[in-house]
Amino acid sequence: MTRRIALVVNPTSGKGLGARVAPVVRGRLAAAGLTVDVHATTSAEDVGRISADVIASGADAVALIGGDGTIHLGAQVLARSGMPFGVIPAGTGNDFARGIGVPLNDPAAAADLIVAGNTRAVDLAVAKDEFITTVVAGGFDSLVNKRANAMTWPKGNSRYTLATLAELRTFKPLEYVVTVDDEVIETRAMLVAVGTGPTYGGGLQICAGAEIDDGLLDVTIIQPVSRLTLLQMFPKLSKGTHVGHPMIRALRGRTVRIDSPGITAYADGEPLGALPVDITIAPGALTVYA
Ligand SMILES: Nc1ncnc2c1ncn2[C@@H]1O[C@H](COP(=O)(O)OP(=O)(O)OP(=O)(O)O)[C@@H](O)[C@H]1O
Repeated sequence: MTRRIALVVNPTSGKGLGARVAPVVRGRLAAAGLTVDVHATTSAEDVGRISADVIASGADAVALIGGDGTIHLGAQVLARSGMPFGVIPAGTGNDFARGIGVPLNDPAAAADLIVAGNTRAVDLAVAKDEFITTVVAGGFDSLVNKRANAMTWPKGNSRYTLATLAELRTFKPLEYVVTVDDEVIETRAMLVAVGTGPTYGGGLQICAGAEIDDGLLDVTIIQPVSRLTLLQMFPKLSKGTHVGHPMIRALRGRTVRIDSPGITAYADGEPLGALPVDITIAPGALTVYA
C-alpha cells in the first residue's frame, strides 16, 4: 500500500524559501512512490488547524516545510499524536531540524529521510501550556530580541548584531532565582536558557551537549561577565568552544523555574511571556523522521 503524506508548507518561511522548496520536496516524495497532498498555509493558525485535519484524515505521516516558528505551531497539535512527522528546514534558524540531525540546506536529502521511514521519539519542553521544540531563554538575549523586533532597519541578521551592540552599552547583570528540581540557585546572570536540544538563534550552542531524547532539560546559566567577554562569547557559542568557561554553569533536571523581574521569556524564537516560567519535560512526545 502506498504511504500517504501531507506536506504542510509555510510559504513565508525563510523569506519565501518555504514556497521555493515545496515543489522540490513534493517531487522527491512522489518519485519515491508516496502519495503527497500539499497544503499551503495562509496564516499562523493554519499550521495547527491543517495538522489536526491531517491527523483526523488517517494519513500515514505529515511533513512541515518551514522554520522553528512553523515547527512550534505544528508541534502543539502533533505532540503525543503518534503521527510521524517530517521536517524540511526552510526558516532562518532551523534549530529543531539541526537538533534532530536533518540536513539544513538540502531539502531533497531532508525528504529522503521521510522516504527511508526511520523514526525516533524526541523530547519536548512544556512551558506556559505550550510545547517548546528547542530552547526557552530569558535575559540579555530577551532584551536583544525585543530591541531587534522594534527595529525596522536593517533587515536580516545584521539587525541582531546592531541590537546586541546597542543593548551591551547599558546592560547590567540581572537577578535570578533558578530552580532545577529541588535545587534553588539565587544568582546574578546575563541569561538563563533551558533546552531539550542544544541550539537556538540559528546554531548558537547555548545548551551544548543537550540530548534530544534523554528525558532531561539542559540548563545554562551565563554568570556575570564583562561586556567584552559577553561579546566574545557569541562566536564561541557558534563553535561550541565556550564549553568549560568558568562563568557558564550547566545543569540538568526534569523541572526548572526561571524567575527574574521584568524579563520576558522567549521560546523557539518567539516571545513566550513574562518570567517566572515553569518548564517541564514531555519525554518522547514527538515522533520524527531522522
Ligand atoms: N502563511 C503563513 N503560514 C504560517 N505562518 C505564517 C504565515 N505567514 C506568516 N506566518 C508567520 O511565520 C512564522 C513562522 O515562520 P518560520 O519560523 O517558519 O520562519 P522563519 O521565521 O523564517 O524561520 P526561523 O523561525 O527558523 O528563524 C509564524 O510564527 C507565523 O506567525
